[in-house]
Amino acid sequence: MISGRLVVERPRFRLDLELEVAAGEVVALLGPNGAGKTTVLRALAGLLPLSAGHIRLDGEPLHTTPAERRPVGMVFQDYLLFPHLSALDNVAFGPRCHGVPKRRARELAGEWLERVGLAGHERARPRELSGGQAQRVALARALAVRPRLLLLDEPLAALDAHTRLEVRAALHRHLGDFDGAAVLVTHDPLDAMVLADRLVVVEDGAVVQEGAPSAVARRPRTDYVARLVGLNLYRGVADGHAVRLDGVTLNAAESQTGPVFVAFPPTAVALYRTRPDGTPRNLWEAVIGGVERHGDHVRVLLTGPVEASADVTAAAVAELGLRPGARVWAALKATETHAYPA
Ligand SMILES: Nc1ncnc2c1ncn2[C@@H]1O[C@H](COP(=O)(O)OP(=O)(O)OP(=O)(O)O)[C@@H](O)[C@H]1O
Repeated sequence: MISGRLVVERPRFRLDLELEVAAGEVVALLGPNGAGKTTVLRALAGLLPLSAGHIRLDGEPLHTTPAERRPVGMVFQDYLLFPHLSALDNVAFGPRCHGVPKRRARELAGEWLERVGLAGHERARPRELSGGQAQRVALARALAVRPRLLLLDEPLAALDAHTRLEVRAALHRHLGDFDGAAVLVTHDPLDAMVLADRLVVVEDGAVVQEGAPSAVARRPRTDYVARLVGLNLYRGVADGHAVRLDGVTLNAAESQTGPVFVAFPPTAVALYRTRPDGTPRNLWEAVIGGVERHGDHVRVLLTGPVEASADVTAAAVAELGLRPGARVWAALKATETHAYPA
């Protein structure tokens, strides 16, 4: 298990967070640009000194160990393979650095290349490999030293969509077999959901939310997380099912009291040109701020008492004359509007 409090001070940035990753666990670090994710990995690897705090591996101090002696494997976005070495020698490099005799290191490397599905590519130079193959060599190199801690910095970011799928599946399999602690930095919520046991969301150098991927996705606690998982998110004050926001009161599925978050998906919002008949409980008049294509539907950005995204079909855009500046009525299903303590 890796545990610690990591403090890194820079002129205009301070990282200060606690992190714990159990053996066999995969933690994904998510967060906006500049949040401090790479700083966490570099500190764990020993490439960056801590300003304060500590890192422990199974209870023993690790932050005092120099980088080259830490039992850490790293995989980067851009592979960082040695261009003049064969795939086999790239993988053997890790064990060699850890004092394994040359012959044995190359044997080990061969086994690892086979494990990542690259038997037959031992003699290939990095430039003769595809992006997906190069990344699997990098993974084999990281795992060949039998690290206790595996650090992956955007390992799929440089790959095209198809290769990404294939390498994500390979990574999933190898992470499943890996018995050390793994920390994955990613911008992609799908990578995080598929690969991680737990998400840790970092903003501005601090942890703002953590938990199982499904729990974080269902109950975002910051705008960044809400956007990541595609939900509208507000803070309000609840009195039973009624939640008072700044400009409007919404009815939520759950009964709560006091400060709450309210979240709903863009698909829970229906738009009308005129005030709809009957009285849907969540109804307000909005002005369209923008209209953009989003996969096979259209995302409409609403301004007014509630800033929200609504997903509608392309046909609805034409029928309702949805264009920036137009006025519409927005109705929201209470059953899809979730309230939880803030
Ligand atoms: N070598 C450096 N010297 C000074 N400041 C740095 C250095 N590297 C990063 N920073 C600053 O530290 C902060 C955290 O950077 P970091 O790279 O850890 O963020 P990140 O979450 O990994 O971002 P991204 O998703 O863009 O890679 C940023 O404000 C960045 O500008």
